Amino acid sequence: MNTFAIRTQQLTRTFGPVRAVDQLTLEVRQGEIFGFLGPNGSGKTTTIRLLLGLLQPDAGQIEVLGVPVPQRAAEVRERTGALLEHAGLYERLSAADNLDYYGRIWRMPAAERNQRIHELLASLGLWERRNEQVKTWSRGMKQKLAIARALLHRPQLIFLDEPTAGLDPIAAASLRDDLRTLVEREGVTVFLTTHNLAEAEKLCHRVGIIRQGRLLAQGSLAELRRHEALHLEMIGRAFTPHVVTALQSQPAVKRVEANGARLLIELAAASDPAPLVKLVVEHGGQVEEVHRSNASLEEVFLTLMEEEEAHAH
Ligand SMILES: Nc1ncnc2c1ncn2[C@@H]1O[C@H](COP(=O)(O)OP(=O)(O)OP(=O)(O)O)[C@@H](O)[C@H]1O
Repeated sequence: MNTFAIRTQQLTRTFGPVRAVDQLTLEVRQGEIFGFLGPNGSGKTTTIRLLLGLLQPDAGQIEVLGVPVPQRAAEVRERTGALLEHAGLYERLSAADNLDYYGRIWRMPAAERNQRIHELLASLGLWERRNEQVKTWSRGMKQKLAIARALLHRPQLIFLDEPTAGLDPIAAASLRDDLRTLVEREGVTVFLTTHNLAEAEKLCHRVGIIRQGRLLAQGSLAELRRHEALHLEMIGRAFTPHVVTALQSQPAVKRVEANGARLLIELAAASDPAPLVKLVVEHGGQVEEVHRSNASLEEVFLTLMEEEEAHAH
């Protein structure tokens, strides 16, 4: 059995001088919510279009649901759902009629279509409002309906390009909750793009971080964090330059900042804080409290971006 929903190898696509996707090697496992994270213009949408066979690659291999793309892209499009820039909804039709229309396109028999429409709209809290014209709906409701449309024919994999773009924080949170529930229930794999780090942290099992078409890292959030610096904060007194110098001479310490009663220490890797506390005390510092914090994904993201920037120069 193929455990990967998506696999690419050395995938490259250029537009004139721009390398929109640059030797991208990516693995998305079946059943996971994979977040494809990167700033504007980093190649996220181009990647989705390549995966769906809507664009031809210059080089590299793609396999989606075990099927080679672009060779058998039509098959992939049958077995996947997508929410790209346009929601693909008819504003003058009701929500139910929108889904019914797409159900007919997918040649779903009437009974199955009706049952599926009910199931999806009910789980998104939209069933009571199914007969209203979509044009009267809020952006968040429309976006949920667009997700229902993508899931209608029970695809094994869905692509969501910036699903919460333009939603206020409450609508975005509600969409994330519904999406998580639906995905769990249906066992569908989700490939979603976002430049919102907090969103990726809340929603995704694994993420890939892309910048200028290149994959900087991929893995679970815990894995990505493990590679990153840990931070230690000591509260106390007498954090003199003497103390700072002593800490800086330790191989485990990447950076030290003394700020009045706070001493901030960035560690190169996860390590026991006790020897560092001892060192501070030996050099005359008084430590009252010690806090440690894992890097947030935001820090991981920024660090990776900075490293990439440093290599580029
Ligand atoms: N059809 C095209 N013709 C020319 N350049 C393109 C085309 N599509 C994408 N690009 C360029 O490729 C790069 C990647 O664009 P892409 O839309 O994939 O980024 P993105 O990460 O999805 O950005 P955003 O978050 O803003 O949607 C950009 O520099 C973009 O200008």
